[in-house]
Amino acid sequence: MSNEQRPVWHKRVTEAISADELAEREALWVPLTEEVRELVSTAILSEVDEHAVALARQHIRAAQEILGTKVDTGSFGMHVNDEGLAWNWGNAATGQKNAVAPPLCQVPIADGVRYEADFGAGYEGPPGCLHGGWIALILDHASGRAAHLEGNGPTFTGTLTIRYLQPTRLGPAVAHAWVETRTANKFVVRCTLSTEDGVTAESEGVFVLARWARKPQED
Ligand SMILES: CCCCCCCCCCCCCCCC(=O)SCCNC(=O)CCNC(=O)[C@H](O)C(C)(C)COP(=O)(O)OP(=O)(O)OC[C@H]1O[C@@H](n2cnc3c(N)ncnc32)[C@H](O)[C@@H]1OP(=O)(O)O
Repeated sequence: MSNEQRPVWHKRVTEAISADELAEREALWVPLTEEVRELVSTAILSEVDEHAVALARQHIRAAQEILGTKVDTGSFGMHVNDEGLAWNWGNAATGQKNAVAPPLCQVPIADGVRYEADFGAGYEGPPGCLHGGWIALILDHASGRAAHLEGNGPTFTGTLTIRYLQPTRLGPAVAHAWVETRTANKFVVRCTLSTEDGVTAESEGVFVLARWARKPQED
């Protein structure tokens, strides 16, 4: 795919970095992401006094200043190297550098895609339960990933229909997505979200291999 074919919004950064160096970089940043995510949860649940809040804010501002001494602009985008590795660490569902992303862990399975996560206080919607918007994100991402693996290219959500079957309690949850049918550029993907209560939400989505990413004979 040439840069000319790629839309203007598709930020792509080429880096001269080996797979080993990339793994080292990942090992450097992922703990920070986890700590920031934990900070969000602790801030929600904390009951300390005003002096402790003021002190915590000083430390957070100091951390912000340290990290801010060297920053990229805009979004992270898609980074690639010349060995064919690609990493989108700003992704809102699974980005390694994105503390806003839920703590999804992809587990290899033969039939489609499986993500596991333990949802804490930062993901609450109805009291004690996972917010419906997060449920939509998880179903969307797992389904998109399943389509991506089969289609071998960037698949975009065309339509996503969700049925919320019962409240999803905070805590451990599992998403399972699989491609039901496919044509050259279009995938119909089903996904379920389950907790210890059983399936709490299910979706059916149409995912489309972006026109600009198709091989000419596929268009
Ligand atoms: C670490 C390394 C990283 C590597 C990387 C890994 C990433 C791996 C995980 C990714 C996981 C992402 C999961 C989240 C995915 C989003 O969140 S994507 C963001 C939300 N979606 C969007 O922004 C999409 C916006 N819409 C569009 O860009 C375009 O309308 C679309 C959806 C791409 C379709 O446009 P198009 O390519 O021009 O489609 P077109 O050729 O006209 O139609 C092709 C077929 O699709 C059908 N179709 C078109 N639009 C629709 C629609 N909206 N609904 C249903 N069917 C449709 C057509 O009817 C046609 O069907 P057939 O005639 O073939 O039967």
